Amino acid sequence: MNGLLADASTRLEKALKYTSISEDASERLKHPKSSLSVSIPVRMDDGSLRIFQGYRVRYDDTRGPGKGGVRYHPNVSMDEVQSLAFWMTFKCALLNLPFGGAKGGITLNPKELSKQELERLSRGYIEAIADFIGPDIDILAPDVYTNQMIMGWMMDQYSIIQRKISPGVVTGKPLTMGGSQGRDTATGTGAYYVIQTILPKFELIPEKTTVAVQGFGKAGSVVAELLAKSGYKVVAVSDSKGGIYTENGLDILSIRNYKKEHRGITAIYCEDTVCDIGEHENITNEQLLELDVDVLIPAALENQITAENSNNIKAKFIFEVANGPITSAADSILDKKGIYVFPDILINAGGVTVSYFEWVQNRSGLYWTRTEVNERMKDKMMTEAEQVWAIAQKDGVSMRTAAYIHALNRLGDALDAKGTRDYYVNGSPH
Ligand SMILES: NC(=O)C1=CN([C@@H]2O[C@H](COP(=O)(O)OP(=O)(O)OC[C@H]3O[C@@H](n4cnc5c(N)ncnc54)[C@H](OP(=O)(O)O)[C@@H]3O)[C@@H](O)[C@H]2O)C=CC1
Ligand SMILES: O=C(O)CCC(=O)C(=O)O
Repeated sequence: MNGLLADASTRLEKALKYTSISEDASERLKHPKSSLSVSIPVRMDDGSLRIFQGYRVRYDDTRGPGKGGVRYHPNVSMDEVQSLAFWMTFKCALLNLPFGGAKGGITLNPKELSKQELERLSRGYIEAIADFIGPDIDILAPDVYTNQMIMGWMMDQYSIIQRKISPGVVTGKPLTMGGSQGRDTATGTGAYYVIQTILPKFELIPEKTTVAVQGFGKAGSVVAELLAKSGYKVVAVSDSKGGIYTENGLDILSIRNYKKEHRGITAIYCEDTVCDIGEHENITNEQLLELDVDVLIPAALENQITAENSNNIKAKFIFEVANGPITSAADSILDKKGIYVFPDILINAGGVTVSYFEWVQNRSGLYWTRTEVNERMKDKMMTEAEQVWAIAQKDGVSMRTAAYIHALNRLGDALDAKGTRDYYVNGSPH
């Protein structure tokens, strides 16, 4: 095995040494359960037919139906989707959600498609994977470059195929289609709750703490805004086109509003003189990662901090809001430099936690307020963060290894409780 999944699996190997889970269970966790690859024909607005490549992977469903987002991005590949499904498996176990791990994706740049083309593509994706998903089988959600609108189309298409309204097959839907209050901001808010639990342990005072955030989407923009509101000095943010920096701290709310209107943040200082963001300079994404800040928050894509640039990282704390932003080789270098890394499967788990709440609300038909949702999510995130912290202290391991140990113990128990299912291996069920 090589590639992203192989790299992700090295974390599993490391943590396995600290658990007593059976060999059978650990072997099962090293392989994705099922991986589907589909071709999606889409009629484009100019009349031509284009075939897109899509994927859905259910990595493990021992603890419940598969759960995980769908990504639309040019770099989507089977290896990436399998890795993302692997992380979902450990994330759901870590948060003690009754779900396994899954993920999906389509290889494309969605910014190049019209709204109508995107809708045909999203509905076509569901046509192609309909037999593979379901409210009790595998439940979808948003990820990079997908949103509420796309989740709504997907839920509607699945309902058409099933000939019954099936809100529980997708989370992150519009509120009018059974979405949950708070799902739109859940990932950034959950990360904020954990950061607020961790940083006081190091006696960091918000007003004296500088923060840089890479990625200014559904997750990054929310955590940046919440930290800024609490007094942290968010000195740099970026999107796919580059970043902006000021040592005095940015006005995150204005930047969010600006991005909504202009779809980018880097034009602020070069083209728009009306916008009152204050003085700041242009930086690249590479420069942002290497800024001399207290806290670095990668909130875009995987493989951003690697063996090549990790020696240049100056932040003291890294909170992984993105999935897989640090390679395993970089982990060791950062560790030697004394940089504390707080792992993706804990930090960004607010999203799937509120997705679980959405699924519960869809099944019960009783809907909660935003405050109820956020309070329940906060409680879950803080409880598990404290447990991971305690394991890290007890076993003298990194927070990443501690998070995997915690998740592995739950996964191992569930796998062992199901038994060996030897009849598969021996051929005939009796
Ligand atoms: N949404 C969710 O609920 C969850 C998301 N995550 C993870 O968080 C990360 C971000 O997801 P999300 O916020 O939903 O995605 P979005 O699509 O909402 O936002 C992605 C952001 O990343 C920026 N970006 C894209 N490519 C690059 C790049 N090469 N360098 C720097 N910035 C880049 C985009 O820029 P631009 O705006 O210019 O395109 C955009 O600001 C992903 O790793 C995702 O898997 C994890 C858990 C849940
Ligand atoms: O909300 C969900 O179900 C999954 C979100 C997701 O894809 C992730 O946590 O990476």
